[in-house]
Amino acid sequence: MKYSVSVFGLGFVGITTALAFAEKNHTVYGFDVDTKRTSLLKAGQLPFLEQGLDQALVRHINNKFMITDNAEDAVKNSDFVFLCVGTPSGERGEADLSYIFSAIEKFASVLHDGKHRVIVIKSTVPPSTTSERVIPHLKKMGLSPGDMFSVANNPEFLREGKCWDDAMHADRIVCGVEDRKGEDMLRSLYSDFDAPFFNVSLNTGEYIKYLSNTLLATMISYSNEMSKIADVIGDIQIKEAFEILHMDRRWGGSNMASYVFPGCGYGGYCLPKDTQAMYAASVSKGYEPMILKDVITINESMPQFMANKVMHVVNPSETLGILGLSFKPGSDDVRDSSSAKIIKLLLAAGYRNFIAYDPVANEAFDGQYHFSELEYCESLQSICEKSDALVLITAWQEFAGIDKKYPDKPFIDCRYFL
Ligand SMILES: NC(=O)c1ccc[n+]([C@@H]2O[C@H](COP(=O)([O-])OP(=O)(O)OC[C@H]3O[C@@H](n4cnc5c(N)ncnc54)[C@H](O)[C@@H]3O)[C@@H](O)[C@H]2O)c1
Ligand SMILES: O=c1ccn([C@@H]2O[C@H](COP(=O)(O)OP(=O)(O)O[C@H]3O[C@H](CO)[C@@H](O)[C@H](O)[C@H]3O)[C@@H](O)[C@H]2O)c(=O)[nH]1
Repeated sequence: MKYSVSVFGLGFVGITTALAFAEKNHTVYGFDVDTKRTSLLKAGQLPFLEQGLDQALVRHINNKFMITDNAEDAVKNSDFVFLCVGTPSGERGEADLSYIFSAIEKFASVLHDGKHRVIVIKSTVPPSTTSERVIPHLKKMGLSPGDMFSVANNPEFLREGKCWDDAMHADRIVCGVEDRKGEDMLRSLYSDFDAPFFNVSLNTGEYIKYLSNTLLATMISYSNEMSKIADVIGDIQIKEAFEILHMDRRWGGSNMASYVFPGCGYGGYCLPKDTQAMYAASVSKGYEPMILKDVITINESMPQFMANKVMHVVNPSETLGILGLSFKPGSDDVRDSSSAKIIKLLLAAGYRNFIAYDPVANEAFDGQYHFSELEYCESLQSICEKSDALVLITAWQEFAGIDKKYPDKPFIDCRYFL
């Protein structure tokens, strides 16, 4: 069965979702409030670096994937409405749902027309959001799920840098949906994907997403805490110790082992905000999660821990070379990047001479952070030659072994990579 699908919010998740359904021959309408972004997409250009997704866009734009400025028309024609808008951190770390509600406003009037649709929340939202926030919100607007429409959640597990591959070869499809019609339609929509489909309660669907991200964050903070312990004891080869830990055959060669490795803290758009949101959601229900509180505290302490290491080796008058600006290798996303946090701390400590190099993210970093003290280099060689000391913050493969080429320069390796 081929369907029509509307996708609201055309970021990493929305574009990937839209193109994955287009690839399976469904008709997809994409809507975003950011007109600069929609113009780029209409011209077949991705607003960020994402291997595989760029070619999928060229294959499907203005064919199976249409960008529209008219949200209501898109939904009128659709069997499914996927909400893929951002859910950033609110003031107390809670998930800010305002983009979800404003997206709903844009098409709610269409839901009375007698056609049964499934409204699917793909954005990451804390457990009980669909049941206690979204459905009551719709009911207040005079819209009760049932004959008119179904409401479901369908968390996304893709990683940036691997969006296309993760979506096309998903490990599992999770749908929180509690009515038969909605479940049947979602099963049918996903039947072309070679992945097991799990139908769970609304709260369970949302919970599974946070199980995943809070565990990843916990593994990283555990490793960072162990690296701090190693540091105070002294004479411990931290990188080798973790590599030998990974040789335990109980890991089964799993890629998960890479999260049990120290660095300068987790960043990006998901792990920090999702760990905070799960903590806040639990506190709001009356239980303060002890482990998550420490996971967050350790993560927030890591930039200072690394800045202290820099201050130990480099004088404020010297020129510091920052290697890596994106939040992880393979991506030009600079949201919650460790480099920005470490530069801010060093600026506060009186350091003024910074130069930086990232293979793909110089421009994005400058656009987001506007550090007037920071100059950008166009090559690894030029930053190494111009700096008195280098601070490696993003473990790009290009940086492997660079310390051997410049044996006289101090390298502060915040990722235990060299
Ligand atoms: N980035 C990831 O790796 C990833 C992976 C899994 C899940 N998620 C979750 O998916 C959601 C989206 O994340 P993202 O990284 O794609 O975000 P993003 O910031 O890249 O994109 C969100 C898009 O939504 C648009 N938008 C905001 N309000 C809108 C509205 N009312 N109508 C239509 N569009 C609107 C924005 O303009 C933006 O283009 C978040 O909840 C995130 O936690 C992200
Ligand atoms: O082996 C690794 C991989 C990542 N990281 C760090 O962990 C953070 C997150 O990295 P990663 O998980 O690769 O990136 P995201 O694209 O943010 O993906 C995470 O967040 C997404 C949004 O919720 C989820 O869908 C993904 O499953 C989850 O991995 C970054 O700071 C990385 O530096 C490590 O320390 N070791």
